[in-house]
Amino acid sequence: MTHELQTPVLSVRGLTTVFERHRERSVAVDDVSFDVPAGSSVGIIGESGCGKSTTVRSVLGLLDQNGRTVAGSARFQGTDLLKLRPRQYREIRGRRIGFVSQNPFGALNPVLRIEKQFHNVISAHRKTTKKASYERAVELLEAVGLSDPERVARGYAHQLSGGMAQRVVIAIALCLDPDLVVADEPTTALDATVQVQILDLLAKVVTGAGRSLLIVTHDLGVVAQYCASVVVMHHGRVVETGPVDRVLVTPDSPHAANLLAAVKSTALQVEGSALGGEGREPEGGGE
Ligand SMILES: Nc1ncnc2c1ncn2[C@@H]1O[C@H](COP(=O)(O)OP(=O)(O)OP(=O)(O)O)[C@@H](O)[C@H]1O
Repeated sequence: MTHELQTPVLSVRGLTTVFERHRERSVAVDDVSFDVPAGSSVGIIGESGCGKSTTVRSVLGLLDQNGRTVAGSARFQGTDLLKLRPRQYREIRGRRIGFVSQNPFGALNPVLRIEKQFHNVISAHRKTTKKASYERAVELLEAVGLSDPERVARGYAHQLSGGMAQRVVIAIALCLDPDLVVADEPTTALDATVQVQILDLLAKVVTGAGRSLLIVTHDLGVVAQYCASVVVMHHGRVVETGPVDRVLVTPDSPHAANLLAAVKSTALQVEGSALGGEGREPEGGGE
């Protein structure tokens, strides 16, 4: 499959974001451009502090008050997200773009039942009833591999393990059937074995279901296994983009080559695990 022939679901051009603190200004994201093709998965990779999270937070309108995007565009299905007012942003985020963050317990409200959190997200975007939201919650909690979805729906976040909580966050991100899911280091806070299950799940319910996935990671193994193409960042800039099976075999940039050299010792199996155009078809996973 040739990515260039597909219309991107997200097209970022010249994105430039600065942080200003105590009158000091630093450029965190500098002239960043990349595409997320429809139905495909793209990884953003680079060392800590290179601007990965700031890139996706800029695109999603989730910067804190110190951050400001000063140039560029982020066209999502034809709409430049960077030109939206906050209310219009909220319309698209949640409904057409799902977001999965690093820390599931930070994303879930500790004092609301899980079913109520589904209801709040769904009712913010469309007419629904508590019963319909509950049924949607149970359906999705089952789809993300939770074995007792009714009990989870009626419970609270503190009753969940980290992996279960991230499954709930993924289910909530999917509840309005978005076309794009953005995941920012979605497994950093989880145990190693649960990390694989969550990544397999994301690949299955996002790219496996025809949606697009943009995933931020510092782990080249994640890119090799779950992404079709990769954006390599260094000091706020994109230093290389391309299909995973090309970048991981013959990187053009010294930064991509360095990342590759660092994981060579872990016997990265590029062949057979790097995705083609559509993404790897993963196994489902229980907890
Ligand atoms: N809220 C903020 N206020 C000020 N500076 C920030 C803020 N968030 C990020 N930065 C700065 O922007 C730069 C990019 O940070 P960012 O978190 O995007 O990097 P990252 O590649 O996602 O790193 P990591 O992998 O460690 O999460 C860094 O220099 C960081 O210190």
